Amino acid sequence: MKFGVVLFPGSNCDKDAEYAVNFLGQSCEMLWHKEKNFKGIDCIILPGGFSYGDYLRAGAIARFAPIMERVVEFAQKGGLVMGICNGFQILTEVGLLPGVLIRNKNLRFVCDIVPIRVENTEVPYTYNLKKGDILKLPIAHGEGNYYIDNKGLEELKKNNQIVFSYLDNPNGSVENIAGIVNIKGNVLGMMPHPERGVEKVLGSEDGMKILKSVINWWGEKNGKL
Ligand SMILES: NC(=O)CC[C@H](N)C(=O)O
Repeated sequence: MKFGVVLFPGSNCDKDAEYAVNFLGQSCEMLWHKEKNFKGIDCIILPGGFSYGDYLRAGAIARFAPIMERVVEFAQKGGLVMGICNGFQILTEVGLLPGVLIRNKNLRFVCDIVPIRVENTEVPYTYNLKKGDILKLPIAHGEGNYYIDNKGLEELKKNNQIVFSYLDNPNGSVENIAGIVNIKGNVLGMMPHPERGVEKVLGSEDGMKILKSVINWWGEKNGKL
């Protein structure tokens, strides 16, 4: 399986994503934000960081990067797109996911390893997991407070789009939301960092369960297991 990691000026988890993908035996291509095209990629990762310095609002400028037009097209055709932290912020800004990420409730940057619960196992990203499974993953963000209005929240619930929720809400997110998918389930946005939790020495191996899920789902679908 081939992953593509988009590199924006200010990204800082691109190498972690590449490392995690390679660690799981898969190939990875780095894609510069100015690229207008990419080929042969099975899953795009929009990594964490401070794209364009988080100016205006995190993700608000990155959504206009040349590569994003192609990422949107890829997602609309059913391609797998995973936005992690800043990547999640970019996905809401570009309209692939509903809602918005605003400043943490306490107005402070939070950096920790926190438990999250798996709420939906009908998407590629939780293929190997069970509903109610608890994963411990790193978080590191200043704008991780997921907001959506009541009508939007009802839609999310109705369509089973909430994939991960916090046990101890660290940022004020509505309904403890830590990660959601689009209606089709091919686009995931999550604030915690699975790519930074693939080895015990990093404080968590649980991120591996999410990345392995994608790889196993894709392998099964393409007859490569
Ligand atoms: N690791 C990240 O992607 C966090 C940075 C993010 N832009 C923030 O809200 O602070």
